[in-house]
Amino acid sequence: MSGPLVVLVGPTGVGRSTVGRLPAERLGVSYRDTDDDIVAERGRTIAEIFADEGEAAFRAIEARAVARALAGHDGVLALGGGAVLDPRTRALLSGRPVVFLDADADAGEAVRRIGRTPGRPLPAGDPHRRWRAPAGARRPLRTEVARAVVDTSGRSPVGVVEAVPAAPAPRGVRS
Ligand SMILES: Nc1ncnc2c1ncn2[C@@H]1O[C@H](COP(=O)(O)OP(=O)(O)OP(=O)(O)O)[C@@H](O)[C@H]1O
Ligand SMILES: O=C(O)C1=C[C@@H](O)[C@@H](O)[C@H](O)C1
Ligand SMILES: [Mg+2]
Repeated sequence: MSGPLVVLVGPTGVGRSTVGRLPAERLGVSYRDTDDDIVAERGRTIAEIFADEGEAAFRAIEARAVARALAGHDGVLALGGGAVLDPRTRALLSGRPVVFLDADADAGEAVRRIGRTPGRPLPAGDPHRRWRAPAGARRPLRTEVARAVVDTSGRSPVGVVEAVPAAPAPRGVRS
């Protein structure tokens, strides 16, 4: 199957953009992020789309953006944090080299990371409600689509890249 060399999924703030750009540079392929595609396509920020059209509309836009990127990109692809919520997206990810970047369950590290980069529509406010709950609820969906799971806690971005298997292992194998 042609398509992205690696597809990164994970909760917001886990480091998909930071981590994804490193192998893209090293392998000389391009990095693509469906959140960026959506912003470019709509000419508005994700926060504006959420505020003006609502989450359901955003998810429909996102599902189309993911399908286009899977069909048209052969480098490193990062998906938005909620992309796995869509069952059509999960079906499209079947057979793809999906890597789930996970973070500590107590949300501490990822929430600290998010705090360093403001401007995200999710999560804002209480870290438990806005990060930990969706991260926990979405974990089974991410595990379902992933061929490899890498725990980013306590790892530098380079350390995370090094923990990603060269050819992502069969489903369920953890680093
Ligand atoms: N392994 C890491 N260790 C420490 N800090 C990290 C790590 N990975 C990323 N960061 C930092 O955490 C913040 C969030 O990273 P990044 O923007 O890559 O996350 P993301 O998953 O792409 O989030 P978003 O939901 O906004 O797309 C950034 O400030 C980044 O520099
Ligand atoms: O976790 C989420 O639901 C989101 C994560 C981001 O990547 C964006 O796609 C958007 O802010 C929604
Ligand atoms: Mg990102």
